[in-house]
Amino acid sequence: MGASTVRAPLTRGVFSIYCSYPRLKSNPLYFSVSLASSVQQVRRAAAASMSYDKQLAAAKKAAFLAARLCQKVQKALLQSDIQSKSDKSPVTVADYGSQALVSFILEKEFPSMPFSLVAEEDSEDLRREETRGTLVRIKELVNDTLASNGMNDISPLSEEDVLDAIDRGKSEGGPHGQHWVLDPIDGTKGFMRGDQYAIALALLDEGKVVLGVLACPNLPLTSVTSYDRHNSQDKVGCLYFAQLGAGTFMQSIDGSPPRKVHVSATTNPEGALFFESFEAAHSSHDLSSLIVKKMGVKTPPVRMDSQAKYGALSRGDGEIYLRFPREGYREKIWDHAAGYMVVAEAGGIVTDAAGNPLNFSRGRYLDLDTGIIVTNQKLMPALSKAVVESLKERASSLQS
Ligand SMILES: Nc1ncnc2c1ncn2[C@@H]1O[C@H](COP(=O)(O)O)[C@@H](OP(=O)(O)O)[C@H]1O
Ligand SMILES: [Mg+2]
Ligand SMILES: [Mg+2]
Ligand SMILES: [Mg+2]
Repeated sequence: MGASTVRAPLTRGVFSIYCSYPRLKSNPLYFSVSLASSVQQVRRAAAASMSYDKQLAAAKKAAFLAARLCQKVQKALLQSDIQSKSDKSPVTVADYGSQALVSFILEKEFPSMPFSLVAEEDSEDLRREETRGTLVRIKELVNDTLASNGMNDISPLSEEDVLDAIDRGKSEGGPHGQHWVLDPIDGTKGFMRGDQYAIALALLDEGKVVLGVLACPNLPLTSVTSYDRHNSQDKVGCLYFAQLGAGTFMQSIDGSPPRKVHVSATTNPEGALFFESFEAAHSSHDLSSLIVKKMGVKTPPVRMDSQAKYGALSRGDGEIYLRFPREGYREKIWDHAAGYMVVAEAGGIVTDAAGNPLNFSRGRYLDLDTGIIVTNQKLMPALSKAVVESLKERASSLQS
């Protein structure tokens, strides 16, 4: 059986950001503070009872603007727009532009609050004389995006402003205080191919993810399984958002009213559909195949770039997402924080391969056991068992 891959045409359209989703009320939390309670416990409980409506509205605005910038670049991606980072991974003017824009907007929205951003890119390569042209292009992209989306009152950013905004993303995060977590383009390789990518933005409060926004400009609005790229009625461009205790919502990037989404309720693995990375170098396709075979999954994998996989799973397009990088690979928090929140608030479970919850409070890395597995409550026991057995089998075959 061959894997199916999700390719997507580019999207167009006028958008006005739709922030008036049904008011999300956090569960009132009653806690008694005994003298023995640690400060940390109290802070954590307070975080769970807080509303992050203002932060969510700002995050949606920032992710929307970044999505517009990325769409513009993807439509006319030039070879000169692509650079290679020191770890040989690709980065484009859109990755930098998106990070500058989100960082700039978030800091501007909360002028009186301490600003901390943990983000993927930094400006080191852009500060060299050879990349001056690239920096100018990024600055123009950022300023054009602001101006063409009703933000003409903002004075245009200079090159230094752009570099500074990018470098605001150098925070180490950690277990205390609030930190934004940003992947300005997750799935850069997909972005360059014209396939799936996501702008992924989350907020950590006392080490816990409390909100997540995922803009997926090429993700079909209906379902990845029913999408027909030749049918002009089938539109793409999804914006997911989730707040702790308030569920996950999805709207079109072009501004349709949000609807609440929920993970699939499927209990039978035979009919389950599973997602994995398009890039075999990012996740072992052989290991996923072994795992799902043990569970009795009959359908071929859907291979897709980026955290769009979390988005698709959160609305029930498929039931399982497996990620098994090569040994020694360290997962970064921005590759999962927003996606995790979107799935968790839609009723799904995200753990490492040993069944531990993901810990976003340790800094820029996740440092987890072996891999990441995602599914619904009902399928998790069977999936965990299949993962444990498959990892054992793989270890013994490597020894022999
Ligand atoms: N060898 C590797 N193993 C696992 N993940 C990797 C990897 N090399 C890069 N990645 C990460 O995989 C992400 C894309 O995930 P996916 O395969 O789901 O599309 C990349 O995000 P960026 O595109 O933001 O750099 C990058 O952080
Ligand atoms: Mg990258
Ligand atoms: Mg990424
Ligand atoms: Mg990225």
